[in-house]
Amino acid sequence: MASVADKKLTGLVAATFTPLTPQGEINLSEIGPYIDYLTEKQGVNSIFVNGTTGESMSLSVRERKILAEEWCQKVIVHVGCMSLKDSQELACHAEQIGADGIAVIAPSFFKPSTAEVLRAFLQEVATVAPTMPFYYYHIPAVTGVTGQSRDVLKDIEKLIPSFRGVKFSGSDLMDFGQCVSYSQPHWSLLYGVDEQMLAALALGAHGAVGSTYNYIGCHVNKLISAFNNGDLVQARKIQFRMQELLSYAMKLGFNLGVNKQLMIDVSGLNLGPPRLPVMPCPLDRAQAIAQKYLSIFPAC
Ligand SMILES: CC(=O)N[C@H](C=O)[C@@H](O)[C@H](O)[C@H](O)CO
Ligand SMILES: CC(=O)C(=O)O
Repeated sequence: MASVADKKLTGLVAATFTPLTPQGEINLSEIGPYIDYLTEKQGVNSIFVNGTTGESMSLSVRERKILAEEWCQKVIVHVGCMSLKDSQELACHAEQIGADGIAVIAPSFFKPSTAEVLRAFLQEVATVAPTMPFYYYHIPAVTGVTGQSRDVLKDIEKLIPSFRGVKFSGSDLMDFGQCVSYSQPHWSLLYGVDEQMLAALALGAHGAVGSTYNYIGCHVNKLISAFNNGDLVQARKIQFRMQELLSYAMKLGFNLGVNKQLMIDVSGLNLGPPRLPVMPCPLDRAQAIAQKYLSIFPAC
């Protein structure tokens, strides 16, 4: 059996949308072209599948397995569910199909009352797939589990030897900084609020996982290169353009349906509608945001 891969995860990771047919069924035939698009056009290093952007909580466990198998070339599979049993089933499955790693979000219907309880939940998932590099997925605004991520990390490798990092989708940069300063050399601290990733790079992020890397990955790679070369003026320019696009979209109303539609408009991929309770994007809003995108981000 393979051991936990020691290849450290860095750079841009696109959190993928889930292609659906117009009737709302998963559409596997679009996954091959989607992977080609991300590698060839956006230069993303890896993908994070069945996450928030992929509407994981609206998919059945069976659908999540079928999608994971199809995506499984170079991926982290998000396996978090409300039920520990479902998470364990998906973690075993990810290991069997040869994923590169798994991530787990905090359950949010019944919420863990303390960092210790959350660690115990994560441990129960990790132990059924001990060869999978394991990432804790912190996204407090969505889960309502708002405790500090740094507290979750305390002595975590004693419970989860396969622990390899955090996907940190919170805006509390002090907590993120404390995670970085506590992190071990083989961990990856991946930032997930795309509109302020430069701040996270300054604090030592090793990479970033996000939805917008689906359609501005090639620009954000330039931001990272500029940062690595010490050219903060250029890095800020790109970050400010991302902020301009997102603040425009947020004023009109930005949600996953709108985000998915923007990806469809930019890439030409046939990703279909979101699934209820996420609503499809109204046509006029989609047009306005796509136009804004084109005015801010010329082809890379
Ligand atoms: C709440 C949410 O979906 N967060 C994503 C990652 O975790 C981000 O990639 C955002 O979609 C992005 O930063 C735009 O706000
Ligand atoms: C955005 C992100 O990382 C997710 O879809 O889970």
